[in-house]
Amino acid sequence: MANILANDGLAQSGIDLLEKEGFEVKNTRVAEEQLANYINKNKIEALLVRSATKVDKKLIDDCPSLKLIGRGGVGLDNIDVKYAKSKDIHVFNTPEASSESVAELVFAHLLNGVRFLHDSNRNMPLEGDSQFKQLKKSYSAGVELRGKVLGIVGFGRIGQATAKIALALGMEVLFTDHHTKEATITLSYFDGQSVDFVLKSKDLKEVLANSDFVSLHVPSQEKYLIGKKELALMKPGSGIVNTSRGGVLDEVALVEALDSDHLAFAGLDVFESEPNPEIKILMNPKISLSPHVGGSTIEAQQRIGIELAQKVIKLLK
Ligand SMILES: NC(=O)C1=CN([C@@H]2O[C@H](COP(=O)(O)OP(=O)(O)OC[C@H]3O[C@@H](n4cnc5c(N)ncnc54)[C@H](O)[C@@H]3O)[C@@H](O)[C@H]2O)C=CC1
Ligand SMILES: O=C(O)C(=O)COP(=O)(O)O
Repeated sequence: MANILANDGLAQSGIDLLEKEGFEVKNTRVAEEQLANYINKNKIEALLVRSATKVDKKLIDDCPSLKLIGRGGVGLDNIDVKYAKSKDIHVFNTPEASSESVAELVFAHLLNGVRFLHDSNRNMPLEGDSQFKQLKKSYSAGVELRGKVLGIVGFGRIGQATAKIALALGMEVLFTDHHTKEATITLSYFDGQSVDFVLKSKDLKEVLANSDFVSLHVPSQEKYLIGKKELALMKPGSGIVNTSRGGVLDEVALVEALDSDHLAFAGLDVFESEPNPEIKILMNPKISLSPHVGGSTIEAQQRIGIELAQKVIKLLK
């Protein structure tokens, strides 16, 4: 039976399913320089990755045993998909499994942002009652999300999951998407009732200018989608959250917009230079940070593990 390497980790649910079917799963991290060697030595047929492992032309050329590349997650920007397919290697991802987790993280950042939690967590360990009183003063001008406008850029699976939470919180939702022109978001309640919200796409400029908060949900882009010009269009005092990809949002322009008080806060899960984000980003008191964990909940990773395993089994058996 074929050998499988899960190079960026795989939930036990996926390992169990694969092993039950007789596959040998190596759930270990092999460094980039040794990866081709390892794949060849162990006759690996399926390589399972997340975002950390780069699967480029060279690796594909160096590993003729590879039949499948499975991406546990959504973004395929770390894999040369076109080249892999030209070599008859199947490439697949798990597009739906982490949408809810990413959408919830958006609200973790938004709620941090509007109540300064990221900054009070940094500052409260400093001792003294005068310090406490001073911090209480500084952080006493929070605002509510309810009644505010959330602008969503990219209205696919995660954008729509984010819209659903926003609507449930009593926010208004605007969106822009270059394919989806209209979408119905259904809120279902425990008593079986449901409410449909029909939303229509608007221009990016209109969304930026009319939103209290903006959340980004597009795939990796060739160039910044949100740069200096776009940030300038945003409402003074608004906030932005990026859980999509570093490089969608210009970090230099972002820091300028925060330092000049044009924007109130940002929440970042993804960074232009991962795994070493810029110090100016890391140390900015107006930025709520998370280390690319949008899809990293127990539930999402279990769903991802099962979906990856099912796809490998279907393709290799
Ligand atoms: N932070 C994290 O851990 C995670 C991040 N992601 C990121 O989120 C991205 C989105 O995921 P999904 O919503 O599942 O993808 P999706 O494909 O369902 O939705 C993306 C939407 O963006 C739209 N779009 C693309 N380029 C655009 C542009 N320039 N302007 C306007 N709209 C544009 C597309 O038409 C599509 O509707 C992924 O590609 C990935 O980069 C995904 C999962 C976890
Ligand atoms: O699924 C995605 O696109 C993600 O960005 C998640 O990345 P990760 O699997 O957590 O390295």
